[in-house]
Amino acid sequence: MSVEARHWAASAKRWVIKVGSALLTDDGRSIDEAIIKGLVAQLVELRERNCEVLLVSSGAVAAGLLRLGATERPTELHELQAAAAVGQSALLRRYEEAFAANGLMVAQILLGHDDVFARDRYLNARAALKTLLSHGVVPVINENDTVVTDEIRFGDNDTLAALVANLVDADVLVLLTDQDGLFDADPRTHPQAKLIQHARADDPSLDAVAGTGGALGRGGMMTKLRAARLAARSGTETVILSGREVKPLSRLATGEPLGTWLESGSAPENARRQWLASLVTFRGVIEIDDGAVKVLKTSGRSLLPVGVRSVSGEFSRGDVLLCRDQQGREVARGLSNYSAEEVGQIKGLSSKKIAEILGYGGEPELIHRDNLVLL
Ligand SMILES: Nc1ncnc2c1ncn2[C@@H]1O[C@H](COP(=O)(O)OP(=O)(O)O)[C@@H](O)[C@H]1O
Ligand SMILES: N[C@@H](CCC(=O)OP(=O)(O)O)C(=O)O
Repeated sequence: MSVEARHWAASAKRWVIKVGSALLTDDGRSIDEAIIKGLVAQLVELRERNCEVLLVSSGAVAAGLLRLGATERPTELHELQAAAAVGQSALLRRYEEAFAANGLMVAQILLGHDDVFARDRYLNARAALKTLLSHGVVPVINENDTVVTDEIRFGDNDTLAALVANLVDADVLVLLTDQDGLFDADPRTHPQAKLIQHARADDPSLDAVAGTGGALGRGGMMTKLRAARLAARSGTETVILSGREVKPLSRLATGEPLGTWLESGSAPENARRQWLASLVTFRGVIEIDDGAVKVLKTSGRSLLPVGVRSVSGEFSRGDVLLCRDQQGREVARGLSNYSAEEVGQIKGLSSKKIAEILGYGGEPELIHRDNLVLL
């Protein structure tokens, strides 16, 4: 096997797999049942290897247009949104049937901009996805096309898939498309173009080769490259693969050098910490006791309300908190699971008391260790 082998794929546990419209709808001709069945069979195989899988599937608009008998893609937003609504249910039914035939359950998740960028919703989306995975369910994700407005839409599912990879700290993001990977020029117009097997996602020379997409897909390779760069923030490796290959996911999972590997270049832990560290504006400050400082520093644990002595500032769930020790030294920073008012009520108390005091249960941690960076 060449030096380009994707050895890391054999130990990758959490996979986000994105499948594009061009592939799923056979370039707009029909929903390609064979592609769906083949894809599901490979996801089932990944599950049998004890991997967790999240599927980001495009194709709602294309499937809806087919169902509505449109001969060409309309330009009006509301026509596209109506098509997405019709197509999404058709698409999900296909997935539901194909996974059920293999004894697996799916969950439909339609995400919008705020679910990923507003930090309270970000925490909710993250917790819901992780809970679904813990139940062995396969989340099937798409953009909430029917209600998004132009200004806030992701627009292409490559970006959405990368943001999902960031949300769940995926090990690998696979972008399945109708080409073998990223070529040094668009192979549709340059038949002699050569496949780039391996590059760093942040390699600036790639900008010049990644072109736009086909008639149905939205983003082309430009958005796939951008997605790889976003995914790298959570240390996620990206592979662009042809969904028309024989069992591409199963082969990738054994380390075979297929497609284009866009290397993240950073360890997951570091990437996440860098991201957290970049959230410089904090909304609240909490003083934590010596015991809490010790567990944060020595055992990398989460911060529980019991270790909090005082709280100041106006903040909501998902905002960044600065944690100081009793001498006023900055110890850590992280995303709060509770608002300022709630922290005021639960500080110094055991997590078991949270539901009793607030009248509803939430996370036992004030700041989960995944959302915490030591200073
Ligand atoms: N350098 C390149 N290498 C490969 N494909 C490219 C390149 N530049 C542009 N493309 C185009 O990107 C298309 C795939 O993107 P897109 O149409 O958005 O598909 P998908 O629906 O899978 O996201 C290819 O069919 C190809 O025409
Ligand atoms: N949310 C849209 C996705 C559009 C899109 O990103 O398409 P693609 O470039 O094929 O992944 C749909 O389901 O039609």
